[in-house]
Amino acid sequence: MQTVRARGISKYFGDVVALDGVDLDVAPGQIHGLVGPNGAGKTTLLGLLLGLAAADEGTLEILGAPAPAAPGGVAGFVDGPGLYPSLTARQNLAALARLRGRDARTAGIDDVLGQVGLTDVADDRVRGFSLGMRQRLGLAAALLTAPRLLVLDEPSNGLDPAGKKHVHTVLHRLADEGTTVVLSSHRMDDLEALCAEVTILATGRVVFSGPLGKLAAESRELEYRLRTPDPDAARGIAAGTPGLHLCDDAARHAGDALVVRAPVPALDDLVARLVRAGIAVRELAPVVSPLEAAFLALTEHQESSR
Ligand SMILES: Nc1ncnc2c1ncn2[C@@H]1O[C@H](COP(=O)(O)OP(=O)(O)OP(=O)(O)O)[C@@H](O)[C@H]1O
Repeated sequence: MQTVRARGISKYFGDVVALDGVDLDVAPGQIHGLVGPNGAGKTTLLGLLLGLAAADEGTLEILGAPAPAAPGGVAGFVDGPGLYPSLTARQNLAALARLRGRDARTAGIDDVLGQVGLTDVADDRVRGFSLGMRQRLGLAAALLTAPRLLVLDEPSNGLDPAGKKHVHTVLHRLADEGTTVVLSSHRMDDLEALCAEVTILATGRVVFSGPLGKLAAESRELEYRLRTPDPDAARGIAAGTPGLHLCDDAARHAGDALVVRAPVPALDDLVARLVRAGIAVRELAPVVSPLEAAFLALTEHQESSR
């Protein structure tokens, strides 16, 4: 049984088609990323998983039953966690526990505060919290219910590198223990660090869904930045290398760098030619990561056909 199984989900806001026939499968214990340009429908889809709204068309099953899921099965937040600014972190969690009919003294508040690294500020008012601290408190609030499906909208938003690492560790541990996580992110490095599979949305449609490795393989020709001590000679050699395109507009190279677009064999050929000519290669790296390139290629196509 999949934790999430969506088939042909559509959601409209007046004339706006926020989701357009979306299929989604998320296996138990998987961390699944939703990615896409602004307005792609990520938050809308997460809201459906959380039961904040219902789809206009299609079927959505969560934890094996038609959405909305039974209380307690799913937790998380979209558009930032809802918190009381005048209460402390601990009081916020206690209020939430009481709202859910639980005894605040036994609800595991200290434990979840520790998990997200907020123990030291547990008795500070949320009003003074940074965005990253609020995000972590939102995660703590979701963890209080020990959900089987955790839904998070941009959980890394506002987190410093240490905070991000902390949250990543928490999410990996939860997944190892069997919790399914569906999260949105704009950051490919986050998705690479966290997710086994991603779904890319563009203008409400799924343009890719599957393992990250498969996504990287979808990008064919990448642009690479080449740094050498002799850029003029390197440019001449690049211009004479078959299958390689020199992206030589002034805006794209600076100092000793030039940008080329090539399949990997042509790139190998270029390096061999440079070495034969006695030109050192200081750096040869994709201008954007293979994942980002695949993402851009997939979503730009969708945007331009809008
Ligand atoms: N409550 C609403 N009323 C009207 N339109 C809405 C509403 N919620 C979302 N939309 C529209 O639906 C589309 C999808 O929005 P959504 O917020 O789901 O995208 P997103 O991928 O989360 O974007 P972002 O990356 O900017 O957060 C957008 O065109 C948005 O303007």
